[in-house]
Amino acid sequence: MQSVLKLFDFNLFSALDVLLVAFLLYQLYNLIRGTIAANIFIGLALICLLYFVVKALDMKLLTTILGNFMNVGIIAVIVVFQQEIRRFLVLVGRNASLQRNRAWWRYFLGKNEAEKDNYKRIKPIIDACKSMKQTHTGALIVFVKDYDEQIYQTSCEVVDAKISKRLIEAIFQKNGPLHDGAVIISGNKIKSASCILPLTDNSDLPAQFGLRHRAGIGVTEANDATALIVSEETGEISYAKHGRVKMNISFAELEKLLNKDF
Ligand SMILES: Nc1ncnc2c1ncn2[C@@H]1O[C@H](COP(=O)(O)OP(=O)(O)OP(=O)(O)O)[C@@H](O)[C@H]1O
Repeated sequence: MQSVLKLFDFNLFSALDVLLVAFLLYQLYNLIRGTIAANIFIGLALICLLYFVVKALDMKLLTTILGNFMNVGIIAVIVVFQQEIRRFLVLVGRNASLQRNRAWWRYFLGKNEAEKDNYKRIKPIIDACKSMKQTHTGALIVFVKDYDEQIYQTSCEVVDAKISKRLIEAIFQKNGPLHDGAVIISGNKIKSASCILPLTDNSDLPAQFGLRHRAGIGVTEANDATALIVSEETGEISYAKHGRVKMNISFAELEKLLNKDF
């Protein structure tokens, strides 16, 4: 009974504490929404909630069982969510870095200057997509802010070249030796080509999505990356981020998305 009363021993800092925890949980949920990890997260959250309820109600047996589970739970959480934790830490680190934070550049340079600068990088990619859409050339382009050689170089051909429309078209040309797999772009460079990416195991995707789309979605689930997919079958352009995909997007929309994410 005493612990029930303690629950109501509430002050301003307790409210702030609850609000901050809710905010953190919301951010975490946003990071993993639409991925398999979301279901695990909901399951763990329910077990935590149950633990606090049975503890407050002084139900000893259940408290002990769930308490033991919670003691090893933190290790389980680190193992299960290692990709998400990694992504979260990269996100925090990147946002703390003034040099890489475009919002700061926009503040100092003015929004228009920064956007004009970014448009120079994006234009060749959009132009290449326009022509690949017309010729029904399948393509998968992944954008990463922090290129992690350990992840991408093992299965890829290193390119390390300036972004250009003709180079992108040449890579994805059907008979070319590098057309299979994904191109990785980071900063101002095409870093690598012909990369084998992890496939998503999301079972709610449209039936027409084959390996190219599944690889494009998969890479955004496991890494801080976005992916652009040109369908060989239909010429349609899709865009994946955080494991979710927008289908059949227009070039104006693609420009907006790349401007925001790349
Ligand atoms: N794990 C992978 N990582 C990167 N690319 C892959 C991977 N698996 C397959 N691909 C690419 O996808 C191509 C096969 O695409 P598939 O036809 O299965 O995809 P799709 O999603 O139906 O796309 P499309 O509409 O272009 O046919 C392969 O030729 C290869 O280039």
